[in-house]
Amino acid sequence: MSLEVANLSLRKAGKTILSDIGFTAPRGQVTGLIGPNGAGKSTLLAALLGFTPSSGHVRFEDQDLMAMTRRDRARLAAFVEQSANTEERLSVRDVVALGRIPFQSALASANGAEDQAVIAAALAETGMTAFTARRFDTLSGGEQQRVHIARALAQTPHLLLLDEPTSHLDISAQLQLLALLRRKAMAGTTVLLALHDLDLAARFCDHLVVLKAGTLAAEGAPALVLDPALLHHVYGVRARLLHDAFAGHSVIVYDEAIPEALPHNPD
Ligand SMILES: Nc1ncnc2c1ncn2[C@@H]1O[C@H](COP(=O)(O)OP(=O)(O)OP(=O)(O)O)[C@@H](O)[C@H]1O
Repeated sequence: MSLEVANLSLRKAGKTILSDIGFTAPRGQVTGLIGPNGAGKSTLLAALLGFTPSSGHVRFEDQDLMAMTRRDRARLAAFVEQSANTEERLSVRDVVALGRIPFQSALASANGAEDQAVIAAALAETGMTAFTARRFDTLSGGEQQRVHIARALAQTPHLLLLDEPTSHLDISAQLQLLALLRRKAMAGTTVLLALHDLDLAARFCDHLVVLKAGTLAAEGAPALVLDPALLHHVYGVRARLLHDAFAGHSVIVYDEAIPEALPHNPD
């Protein structure tokens, strides 16, 4: 089943942050959530899982996600936040093991054979096996980001939400992560991720949802959505999506910088 969002609106501090958002993230596909800074991407991801009160409907696998208990929802959906807080003194293995909590009884720890196998697989898939025994707070930003992704994978989610999961990753790690998410989608996981990099969005996403100032600006296949008029309307840039025959995929070409929009340096 797809993730179906309808009429989702949200206010914070007396201000409308999201207004009547509706879209579908198709099952087994990678859907990219794009839009400028402040468009509402992080707010929307948190609202989908009921972390922030909102009005509207969010359905997945025939269930109302916002009405589910936290534990039931965590058995179905995992969320990699932009900057997650994690107990500083935990080992990498223990952070990833947090992903098994929704599947445990009150007293059991994540030491069953299945838990062990799932945790080991999540560490391997994110390239973090060698860091298993390291303390989480000694890791670099990119390493910590990969551990958070491993923790989400350890939840074996049917729905995987990620908020800018590539923000701390080097280019190789970005490509590996997007390829991993594609494999997860092909295996049946519904993936929805907020992204700033439109090249990655064009190349790896099956479907795009575009937000502008808390409203839905467009939804559809990257080749249809990323057209010059939309890119200008949403981002205020002149850009085109070109097919690069050498690379074998599409790339965004920006026709001009916008110097007047850059900070002025008096020197
Ligand atoms: N508690 C709050 N009170 C008032 N405004 C808020 C609050 N939280 C978020 N906002 C505003 O809501 C808007 C959407 O924020 P959000 O973080 O969802 O955007 P985003 O698309 O994820 O941005 P970015 O790309 O910069 O991460 C922003 O204008 C932000 O300032």
